[in-house]
Amino acid sequence: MDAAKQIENLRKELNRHNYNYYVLNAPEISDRDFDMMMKELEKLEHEHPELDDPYSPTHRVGSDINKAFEQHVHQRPMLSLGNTYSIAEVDDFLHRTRESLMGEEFSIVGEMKFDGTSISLTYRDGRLVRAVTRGDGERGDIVTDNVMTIKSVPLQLNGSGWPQEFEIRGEIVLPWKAFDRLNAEREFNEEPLFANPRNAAAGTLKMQNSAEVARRGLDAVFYYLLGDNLPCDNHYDNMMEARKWGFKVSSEMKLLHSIEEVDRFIEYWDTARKELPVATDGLVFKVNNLRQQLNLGYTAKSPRWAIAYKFQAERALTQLRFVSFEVGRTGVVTPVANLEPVLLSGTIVKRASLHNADIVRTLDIHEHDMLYVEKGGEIIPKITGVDTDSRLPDAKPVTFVTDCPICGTRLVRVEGEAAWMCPNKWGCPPQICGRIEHFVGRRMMNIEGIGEEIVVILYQNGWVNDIADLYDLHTHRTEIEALPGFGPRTADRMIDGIEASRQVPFERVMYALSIPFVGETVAKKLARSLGDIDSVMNAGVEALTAIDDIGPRIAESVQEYFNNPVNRDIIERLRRAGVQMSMPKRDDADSSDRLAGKSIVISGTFSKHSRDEYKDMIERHGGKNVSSISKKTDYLLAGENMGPAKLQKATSLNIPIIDEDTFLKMIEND
Ligand SMILES: NC(=O)c1ccc[n+]([C@@H]2O[C@H](COP(=O)([O-])OP(=O)(O)OC[C@H]3O[C@@H](n4cnc5c(N)ncnc54)[C@H](O)[C@@H]3O)[C@@H](O)[C@H]2O)c1
Ligand SMILES: [Zn+2]
Repeated sequence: MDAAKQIENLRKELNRHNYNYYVLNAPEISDRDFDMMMKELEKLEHEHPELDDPYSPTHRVGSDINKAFEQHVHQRPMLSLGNTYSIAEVDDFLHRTRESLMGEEFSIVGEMKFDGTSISLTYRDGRLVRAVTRGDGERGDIVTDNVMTIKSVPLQLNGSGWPQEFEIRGEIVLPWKAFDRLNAEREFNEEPLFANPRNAAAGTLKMQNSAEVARRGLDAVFYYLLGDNLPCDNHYDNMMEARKWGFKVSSEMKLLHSIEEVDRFIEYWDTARKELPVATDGLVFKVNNLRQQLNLGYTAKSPRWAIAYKFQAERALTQLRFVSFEVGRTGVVTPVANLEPVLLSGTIVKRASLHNADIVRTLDIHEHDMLYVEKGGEIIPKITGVDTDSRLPDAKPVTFVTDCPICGTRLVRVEGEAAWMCPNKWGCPPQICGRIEHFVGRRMMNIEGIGEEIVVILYQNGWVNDIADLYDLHTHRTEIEALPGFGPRTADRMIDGIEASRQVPFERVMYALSIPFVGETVAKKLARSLGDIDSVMNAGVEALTAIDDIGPRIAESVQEYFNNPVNRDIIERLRRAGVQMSMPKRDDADSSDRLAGKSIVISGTFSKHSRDEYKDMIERHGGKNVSSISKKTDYLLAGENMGPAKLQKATSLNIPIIDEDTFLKMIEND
C-alpha cells in the first residue's frame, strides 16, 4: 500500500474511533491501540509533509459535540495533552523543556490524570454562570443545568480574592462506587453496560434529564485556572487559592523539583492509583510557572508545557477452564470464559464475557487455550487474544452451542444481530426466574423480601411459575415458614412486600411486565399516553408509534406481547389481584387544555416546584416540554441561574420569557 492510501485509511479509522469514543461513549478499541494508531499516522504525515491536511485527526481534538445542546465558543481553546507511555519519554519531555527554556530552572506539578470528561466553568462575581464541555476544542456544549446538580461544584464561591470573571477547568468523574452501582442497575435492567467510568461520566453529563443526572452521583475535580487577573504567578498556588474558594482540587497534586522526583512520583502512582476512589488513566506533568508556560506555548492540539503519562492497561495470561453459555431473562445466550483465577488491577478475575458468537469465532478460542485478559480503563475484564504458541496439539475449537444449555431447545438467531436465543419462553427456567426477578426489582414492583435466590426457591418448589403467582403466595405461607433459614419473620416480609406492591403506580407495572424493548422510559410513555392497560393492549401500531420515542420495533413487540394468550391471562390475574392497571384519575383542576399546542422550554432552578413537577404540569395542561429553544418555542419558563446563552437565544428569537409565578397563573383555574 502506498503512503497516501495508508494515511487516508488511518485518518478514516481514527475518525471513526473518535466518534465511537466521544459521541457514542462506546469505544471499540483500547486507548493504547488508538494512541498507537495515532502515532503511526503522525509518523507517516511527518515523512510525507506534502500529504498534510489541517483536518487530519493528528491536528484536531476529538469532538463530543451533541446537536441536542446549545454551543458556546471557548474564550481560550480547550486542548488535549501529548501522551507518553514510559518514564523515559517523560524524561525526554523534561529535557526538551529545559532546552526550550534556555536552561532556566523550572519546577513541575505532578497530578493525577482523572479519567472523566473535561469541563470548563465560568464564574462572574463569584457565581457560576456557565458550564461547557470541551466539544471540538473551539466550542463545546452548554451543560450548565446538569453541572449544577453536582454537589461539589460551588454555585457561589467562598472566601475572597477571586477575579471578577475567570474560567476554571477540571474533570467530571463518576467515582468507582457510583459507577459500580450504575452498572449493576443497568445489568439488572438488561441495558448495555458502560465500558468504564469515563464513558459513564461523559454519557451522564449529556443527558437531557437533570434529575437523572443528579441521581447518578457525578463528581468534579479541578486542575486549571484561567483568566486575566489570577491571584498568583504559578499554577500550583493558583490551585491552592481555588481550593479555598470551594473547588475540589486533588490532594494528590504535588510540586516536583527534579527529574528524580518526577520518576519517583510515577513509580509510586503506578501502583498506588489503584486505591483511589476515582478512575485515573495516567499522570499529568505541568510546568508550574505561568510565564514559562507562556514561553513554551502550544501546538495545534496540546500545550507544550504539559505532558501526560499513561498507565499501562493491566494484562495477564491465564488458562481457559471452559466456556459456559448463560441464558438471560430475554432468552439471549451469552458465552462466558471461565478462567483459572488471575489477579488483575487488584481484583481476582475468574470470568470474562465473550459477548456473542461472532466474537468467539473471531478470537478462534480452543479448549484450554492460554488467553490474554485485560482490564485497563475498562472495568469489565476483556479477552483480548489467544497465545496460540502454547495451544495443545489436539485442542478442539470452542463452538457456540446449538441448543439451550438449560432446557435443550434449539436456539434461534435474533434477527439482525449476532445474538442467539432460546425461544422456550415459558419452559426455560432462567427466563422464567429472570422475569420474576425483574418484576420484584426495586425500580419495578419493589417487592422487599424477595430477591434473586428466593425467586429460584419459590420457582423450584412450584409455587411461583409466573409473576401473577406471586399474589397467591400467601396460600403457601406455612410451607415457606418451614423452609430452612426462613421462619415467620421472613415469610411476613415477603407477604407484606407483595401486599404493598398493589399500590405501585401503573407506569412501573408496565415496566415490570418484561415486554421486550420496553425499558423504564418507554413504559412510562406508554402508561402516560394511553392511560390504562386495556388501551395499551388494544392500541394499533399507528396509535403506538404516534407516541414520542416509540418506533415500529417497540410497537411490534408490544403487540406481540399482548397477542399472546399466556400474557393476557397473566394480566387478567394481576388485575384481579388488585395490581394498578391504570394511571390515577386526576382531579379535573389538575389538568386542562390551557397550554394546548404550546411548546415550552424550562431552564434554571425554581423555588416553588421542581423542574420535573413543572414538566409534569406542562404536560397535564396540554403543552409540550421541549429541551432546546427554536423558532417554534412558545415560552421560556425561566428560573434562577439560567444559562446566559439560552436567555440570549430566546431574546433574539423574540420568545416570551416567563417566571414561575406567571406560569402558575397561566394554568390556574379561572
Ligand atoms: N479507544 C478509542 O477508541 C479512543 C478514541 C478516541 C480517543 N481515545 C483516547 O482518548 C485520548 C484522547 O483524548 P483526549 O484528547 O481527551 O486526551 P487525553 O484524555 O489523553 O488527555 C487530555 C484530557 O485529560 C484530562 N485531564 C485529566 N486530568 C487532568 C489534569 N490533571 N490536568 C489536565 N488535564 C487532565 C482533560 O480532560 C484533558 O482534556 C487518546 O489518547 C485515546 O487514549 C480512545
Ligand atoms: Zn432454554
